[in-house]
Amino acid sequence: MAIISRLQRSRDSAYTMSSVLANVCSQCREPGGPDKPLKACASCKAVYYCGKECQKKQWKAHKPFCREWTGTDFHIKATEAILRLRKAFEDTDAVPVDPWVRADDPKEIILTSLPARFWDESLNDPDGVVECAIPAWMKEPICRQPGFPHPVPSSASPAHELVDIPGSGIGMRATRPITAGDIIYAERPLAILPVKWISTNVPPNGEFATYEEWYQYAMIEREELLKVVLARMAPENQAAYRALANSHKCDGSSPLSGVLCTNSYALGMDPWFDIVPDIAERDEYQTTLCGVCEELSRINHSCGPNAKVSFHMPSFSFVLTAVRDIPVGGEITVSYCKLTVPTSERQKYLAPYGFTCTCKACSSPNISDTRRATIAASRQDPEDAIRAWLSNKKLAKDHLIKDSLQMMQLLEDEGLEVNWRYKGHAAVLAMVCAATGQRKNYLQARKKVMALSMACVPGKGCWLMELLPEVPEHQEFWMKRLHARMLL
Ligand SMILES: C[S@@+](CC[C@H](N)C(=O)[O-])C[C@H]1O[C@@H](n2cnc3c(N)ncnc32)[C@H](O)[C@@H]1O
Repeated sequence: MAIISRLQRSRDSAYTMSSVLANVCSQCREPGGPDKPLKACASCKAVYYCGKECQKKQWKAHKPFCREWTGTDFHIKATEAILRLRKAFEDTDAVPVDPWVRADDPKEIILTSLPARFWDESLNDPDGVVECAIPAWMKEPICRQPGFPHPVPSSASPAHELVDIPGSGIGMRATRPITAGDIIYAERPLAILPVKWISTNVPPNGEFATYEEWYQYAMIEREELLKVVLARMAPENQAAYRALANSHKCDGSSPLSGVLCTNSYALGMDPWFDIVPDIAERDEYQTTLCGVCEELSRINHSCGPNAKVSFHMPSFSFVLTAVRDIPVGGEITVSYCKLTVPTSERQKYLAPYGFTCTCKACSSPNISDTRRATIAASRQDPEDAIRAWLSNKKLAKDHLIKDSLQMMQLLEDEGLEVNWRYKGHAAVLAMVCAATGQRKNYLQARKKVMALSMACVPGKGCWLMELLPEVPEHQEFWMKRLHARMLL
């Protein structure tokens, strides 16, 4: 795989909150929120609109659907798919407690507890059990990992607390100085589910159904699915799920879906590569998953986040890692949205979360937008850049160093150490040090790449580490441009 596409893949996971689809106006598709609550169709109560105008526009398409459903208990109607899952739950009397649905179709969603849950609770994994609604095929590669489940990684010493943060509800704060690359906290999620629920059933008005009606139908199914997933949880975990924030109270989302939309983290692709190396090419990989956590879901957003949440497959847990140093008492933040787009676009993405971001970047959009546009326009493949520099003696000796240091400074000014470009430039510096035989500087730059790459793939580091062996002499470009010595 080309390096740039690997870098971009890492970039995709730079924002960690999952964009689980929230409810939108059936006509204009704009999401609702506290300032603009959506209202259900008074007759069928199955679709939502932001106002009378949108409702009028859609009436012709909606009419047959509306007639069919008026007077029926639309919201609690369980569809076939959910009934199957519910039955599997009721039939359970096996030990361990795992209503394994023998799915004919590997893509079929099954309910399962990972690691396995036992009737005798004392046998359960001490780090907790995750209630999962996942495609059938995924269970085997997860459970076949050697030594599964590994213990949940832990911080060197307790590093966080949950506290009230004025203006943003509960949030997380550092209780000791934290260094970039440190694990702050890790946790098995309460539940893991598909980001999108694709309805397996046809809405009652079949071929006449609009996209929005299909969508609403799928949302109702998802709520039913969540009810079953919650019913399988230990009572304290159910209570923890229900206690989480819900920013989707006014948009027609059902309560459990609202909590999912507000609090879930995407698992992303990276954790799968070790256990299913060809996952990107596999037809079954159609379902992206997200998880909701008791503590990690309490972390607030910043457009210059100081931490990142990633999924660690061997322990089946989400791991929170610092991407820059955090002082005692500093709020720990992650990003809920793409960060290199302009402020107005970020605010639009954040609107369904029910707040207006007031971080440093959002407070001075003129300065920040220009810098972020420069960052977004830059693309650098570290290995290609080094090769070009090594093969072209006309390029100044400090050509790459200047460029990378400048870009890293820009990223630091914007609080974007979490961006894939930052570790890419740190890797360029490390490779220049190797090429010029600077052992100590190589190890220092490598340490920086390692810290950031651990935030992407906890415990192991991302693919960039393959370019930077621990022993400087083993680096591919070691001593290849000796006369550029001592530039750093
Ligand atoms: C995932 S929850 C975070 C925990 C939440 N603060 C709580 O009390 O449980 C997301 C919600 O937190 C609040 N929030 C997150 N980041 C915020 C920020 N930067 N400013 C204001 N509110 C924020 C919003 O209400 C949002 O819907």
